[in-house]
Amino acid sequence: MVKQTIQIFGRIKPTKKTLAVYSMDHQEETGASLEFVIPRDLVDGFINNKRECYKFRFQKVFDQHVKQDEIFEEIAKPVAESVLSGYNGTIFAYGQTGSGKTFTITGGAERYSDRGIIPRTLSYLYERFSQDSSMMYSTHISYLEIYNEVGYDLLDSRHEASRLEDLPKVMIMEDPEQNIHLKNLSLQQSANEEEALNLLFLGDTNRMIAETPMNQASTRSHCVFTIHLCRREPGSATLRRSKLHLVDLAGSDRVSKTGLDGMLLTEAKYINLSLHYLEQVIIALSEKNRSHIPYRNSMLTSVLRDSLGGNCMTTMIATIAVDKRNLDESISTCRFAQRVALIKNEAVLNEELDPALLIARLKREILSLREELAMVTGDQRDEQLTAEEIQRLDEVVNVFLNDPDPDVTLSLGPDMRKIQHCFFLLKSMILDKKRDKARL
Ligand SMILES: Nc1ncnc2c1ncn2[C@@H]1O[C@H](COP(=O)(O)OP(=O)(O)OP(=O)(O)O)[C@@H](O)[C@H]1O
Repeated sequence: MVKQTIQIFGRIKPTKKTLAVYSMDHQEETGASLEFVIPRDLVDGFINNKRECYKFRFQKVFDQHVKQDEIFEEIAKPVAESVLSGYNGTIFAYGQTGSGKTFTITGGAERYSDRGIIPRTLSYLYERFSQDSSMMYSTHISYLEIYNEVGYDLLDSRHEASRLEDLPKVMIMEDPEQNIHLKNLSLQQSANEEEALNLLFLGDTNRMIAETPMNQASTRSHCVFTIHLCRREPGSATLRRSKLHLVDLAGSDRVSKTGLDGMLLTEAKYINLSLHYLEQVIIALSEKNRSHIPYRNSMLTSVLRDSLGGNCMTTMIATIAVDKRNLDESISTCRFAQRVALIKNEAVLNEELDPALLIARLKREILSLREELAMVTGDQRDEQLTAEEIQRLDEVVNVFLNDPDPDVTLSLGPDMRKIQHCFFLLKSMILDKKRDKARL
């Protein structure tokens, strides 16, 4: 078991504005820090009585110039490595609308080098499979969208043809061991990188896109791309199953700021509500001695239950826009990250036995034990008792029952078939006697 607190990273979105309101520091012992300094004249038209300096700690903060390959190397690769070893992993991006969550998790469409964590992780995993001929790997993909508290399968083949509401809804089922199962969420096998990327593309095409005044192509839903991995040594009955959730959360903006109405306001309320429940879970987890964690309040927290305070190695990326107008949202994102950093997870190696291989192995074992037993007893006991053997046993049982000596024994040798036959005879005799008695 690996006990680990959730790792938190910050990523600053590039901005054209030159006014620097933040500074970064990195020290070996304490990790990185991100500081916002708000000069008094920054709050236009008002006297700024608020604090001027806000400092937050992260594992590492990536400044504006940092490219996608470095983000993958530093954040996603270690998680992918532990997933390869059989641990569950989650990487989730949290931040306000337009701060770069989708860019970080999925990537930008303009340049190949803008590929985000999902395509790079897929590429890395398939490369690792091909390098390791001592193991057999199989991969399945699922892609869940949570929109207004309802789950949809982004890989459902009917998605493009139907309206969102017409699609089967993904339901949460809980088994007696309180494990979560998602009904109606398809698991698609992907034999190679190309197939996996096609699934990602299909899912992204199906994502619910709506426009808000803040972002021309804002994603108003939570998306969970999951890579399900199964690893086995050829011939071994032991397999390791692990899951990697790559999560792009909806924008964390406060409703009042976004200036929305109608349907978009309903969406924003749902987003706020589910992020509020996420925060509630995170607060509960970071408090000592809290026994009840309110995972069941929302679909997002139910789906991410293992990732938050459970069997998972979890990493959060706080995406931060440092423009002047976004400062309060950035500070609230960093505050959220500080709470997340307190959560302790316990990741266990997900090892299990393949039932089909186990049965085959047990059958082989039974056969060899039978052969061993036959060698010891000198008897072959595979076949049924012969008619002669049965007749002989009937005689032996009769002699035994009719012998007046109370200490007489029935000697049958170590053959279970003969012992069972004698018990069967005795039982039918007793039943006959009972029936005769009842008739009298
Ligand atoms: N690090 C970055 N480098 C270059 N461009 C970026 C970066 N981060 C974000 N962008 C650009 O900023 C815009 C908004 O980013 P993105 O769509 O990823 O935001 P988001 O946080 O996912 O928003 P939403 O909450 O609406 O989903 C996009 O055009 C994206 O390409």
